[in-house]
Amino acid sequence: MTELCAIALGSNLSSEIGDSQKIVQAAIAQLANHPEIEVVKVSRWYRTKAITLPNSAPQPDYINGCAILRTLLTPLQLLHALFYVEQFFGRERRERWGARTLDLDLLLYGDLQIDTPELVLPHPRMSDRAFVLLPLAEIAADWIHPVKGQTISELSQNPPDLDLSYPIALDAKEIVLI
Ligand SMILES: Nc1ncnc2c1ncn2[C@@H]1O[C@H](COP(=O)(O)OP(=O)(O)OP(=O)(O)O)[C@@H](O)[C@H]1O
Ligand SMILES: Nc1nc2c(c(=O)[nH]1)N=C(CO)CN2
Repeated sequence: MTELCAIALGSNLSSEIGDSQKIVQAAIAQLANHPEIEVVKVSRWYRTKAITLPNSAPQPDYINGCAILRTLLTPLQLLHALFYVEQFFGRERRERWGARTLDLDLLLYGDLQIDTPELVLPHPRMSDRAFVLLPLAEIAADWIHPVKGQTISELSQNPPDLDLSYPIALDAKEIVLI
């Protein structure tokens, strides 16, 4: 049976493929090539200030966005497919919240709730993050967060770090200032 899922994409380092904008777009193309993943919708891309851990060095701005996928994969199989794409684009897991060429988070898998060492759903930090909620609200406004019981649209009305995000134009996509 297929399931609708939501993922977040982020990049704040370039690689041989190009800059962060190129990397997130190439990651979407690679996911779309997976035989058991259909890319249903992609948000606009946002340039955002890096949220870092206290006392850590400043980092370059991120490019962030979200996508809705339909898949036959189980949650763990999908997480592993996301890890594979991260690694393909040169992601090295060094430090928590460190700069990275590509970060893919699994946000929602239908209305599933799980809490295992490898996978927590919904993603435990998604509702604290404007860089997730604003793009996600463009493509999944009415999706009800299974733990909060509010829609993504409602959660995005008052995100904690709103002033840190602003939309940028990529390709022919329209710029709409928030
Ligand atoms: N919903 C989820 N999506 C992605 N990874 C998850 C999820 N739940 C648990 N994890 C686990 O989190 C681990 C660390 O992920 P990652 O390196 O992407 O963290 P991070 O991007 O530094 O921080 P954050 O999780 O706050 O975005 C992964 O190895 C993965 O097993
Ligand atoms: N702006 C922004 N800041 C972050 C991001 C991110 O994707 N965008 N990801 C992080 C760890 O996942 C930590 N900080």
